[in-house]
Amino acid sequence: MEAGAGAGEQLSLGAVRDQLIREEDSIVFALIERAKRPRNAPAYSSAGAGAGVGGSLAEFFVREAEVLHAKAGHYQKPEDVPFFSQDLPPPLFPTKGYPKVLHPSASRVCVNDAIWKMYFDELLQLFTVDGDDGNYAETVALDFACLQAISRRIHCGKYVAEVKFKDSPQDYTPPIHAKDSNALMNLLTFKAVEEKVKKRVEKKARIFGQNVTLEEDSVNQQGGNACDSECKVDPKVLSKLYDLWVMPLTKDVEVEYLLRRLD
Ligand SMILES: O=C(O)C(=O)C[C@]1(C(=O)O)C=C[C@@H](O)C=C1
Repeated sequence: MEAGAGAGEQLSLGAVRDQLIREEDSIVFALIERAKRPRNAPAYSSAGAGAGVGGSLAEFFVREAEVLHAKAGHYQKPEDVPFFSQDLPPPLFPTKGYPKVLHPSASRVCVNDAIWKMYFDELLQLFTVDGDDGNYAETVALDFACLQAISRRIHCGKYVAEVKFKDSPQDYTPPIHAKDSNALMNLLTFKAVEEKVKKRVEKKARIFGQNVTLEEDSVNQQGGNACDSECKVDPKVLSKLYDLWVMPLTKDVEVEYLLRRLD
């Protein structure tokens, strides 16, 4: 969480939501970047893996990239969660500590397996065109950026849950003691907020993904909407991503965090 949102003692729902809004930009841009390349299916198959490499190029790349990131000091914050956490090395450079505003069990909350499955089994097919241009290394680097951005946003749910608990401990304590996940899910759900989030990410995809030209009569740069078929990523894919996966998984993170909040 950035300074000002989660850094101070007064973590507020408004500040955490502002951070979630900022994370949307990272997700939209990461998808736009990945959409430059076609699907490139061989990057996801273990069939062509070199000697000593068990999985696909995508898995190899993420594992190796996370080792480098960990050495550089990444994964110290509760929202930065690696996909392959086993045996990650410690940072080789000094890292600046972050304010401990969450319950210590926050570090055990992780939904990256579900994010991994969703990304490769469902999402990729929705925003990349069928094809193979051979740029596999670049492709998996772009996948890694998408995965990181999505994971970070979803694990910010730990802060959302902490604020909600602090704001109304009297509402959250009974279902936490009763381990009632459904009651917690109902308490933390705001349908009206979810509708706005979906509309906003769709609009961001429409604005960030349009082609910018210098032609005077360009409708798009005068505030009009780019035609969705001309956008680099179909804006509807963004609202679907949030509706079906990002917000539900954020809420799963919130519930998992709350269930441990009084341990
Ligand atoms: O803003 C909140 O209150 C959240 O919990 C975050 C979020 C989301 O993922 O965007 C999730 C659940 C709510 O129903 C609304 C939005």
